[in-house]
Amino acid sequence: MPVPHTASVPEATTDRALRAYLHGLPGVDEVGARARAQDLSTRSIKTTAKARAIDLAVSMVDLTTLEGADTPGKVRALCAKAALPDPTDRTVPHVGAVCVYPDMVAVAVEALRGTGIGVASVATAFPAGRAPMEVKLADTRRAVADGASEIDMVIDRGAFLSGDYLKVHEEIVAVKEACGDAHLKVILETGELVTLDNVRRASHLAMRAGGDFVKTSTGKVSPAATLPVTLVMLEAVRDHHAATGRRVGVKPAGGIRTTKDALRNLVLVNETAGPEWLTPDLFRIGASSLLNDLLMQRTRLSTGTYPGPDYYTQD
Ligand SMILES: O=C[C@H](O)COP(=O)(O)O
Repeated sequence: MPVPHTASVPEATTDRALRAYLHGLPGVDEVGARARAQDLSTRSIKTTAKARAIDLAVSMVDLTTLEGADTPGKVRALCAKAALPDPTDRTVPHVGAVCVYPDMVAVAVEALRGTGIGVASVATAFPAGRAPMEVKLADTRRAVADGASEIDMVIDRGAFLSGDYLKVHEEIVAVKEACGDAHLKVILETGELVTLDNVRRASHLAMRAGGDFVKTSTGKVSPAATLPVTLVMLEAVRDHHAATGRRVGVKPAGGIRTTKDALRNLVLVNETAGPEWLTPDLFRIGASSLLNDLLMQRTRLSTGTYPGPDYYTQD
């Protein structure tokens, strides 16, 4: 699904200006953030609202396969599931996007033709991001040329943690330019950022450099998308909107496998960034094995019973 909030390429910044900006951000109250996330995770959703929330969650899934063993056949099967998650029930919405490695983009684009579902490609030497800049840019340009409408880049965590914010900023700006019309999600790999202060700083850095989305994780590092991390990122996009008028999306990814996890995320969005973010244009859930649980819970809500374990095709 296209995301209409694409940023223009920002003006160049200096190391000094960036450092002053990022160190001027208020610190995160770690204990308070964890307590708030815990509190919101216990909110229950009424049964009537739950059915709508499950459909919304389905429409926000970036259905993902990022395995060394991926094949064109597996990607085609995933695309079929993305377009028609439950072949016995055509009222189930399609997912937000299909997320694959760059060499699988052409296969996914072909399989999704006519469905209105976009292809997201990880790029920039995902997941570690350890490659020369020209390789990262070539990776991005090739995925876009093959038809990716969304690029999920990784930041250079080594540079970020050693305080070289300008390098991280310049890489994001360059990748944004290489994206052309494709939307850019910036993966912070929060499991490597150590503190919630760093999560807040990296979120603001990514938004300032032109990212259209901030994304928690690659799914290859633990911990991945925890609720406190997503909370801090939602606060960052809310504050960025208040300061600039631009809405940036959020994508928690990695380890989100149950309907309960997905609905907890939606409560967090509603209570933190606000209901304007409750759309696939501004909130996605990156997941390889969440969709079947959403479909099972959806069936249970409407029929009162769970379908058997073999009822749905593998995610
Ligand atoms: O971007 C999405 C993640 O790689 C998916 O992670 P997961 O396999 O834990 O759902």
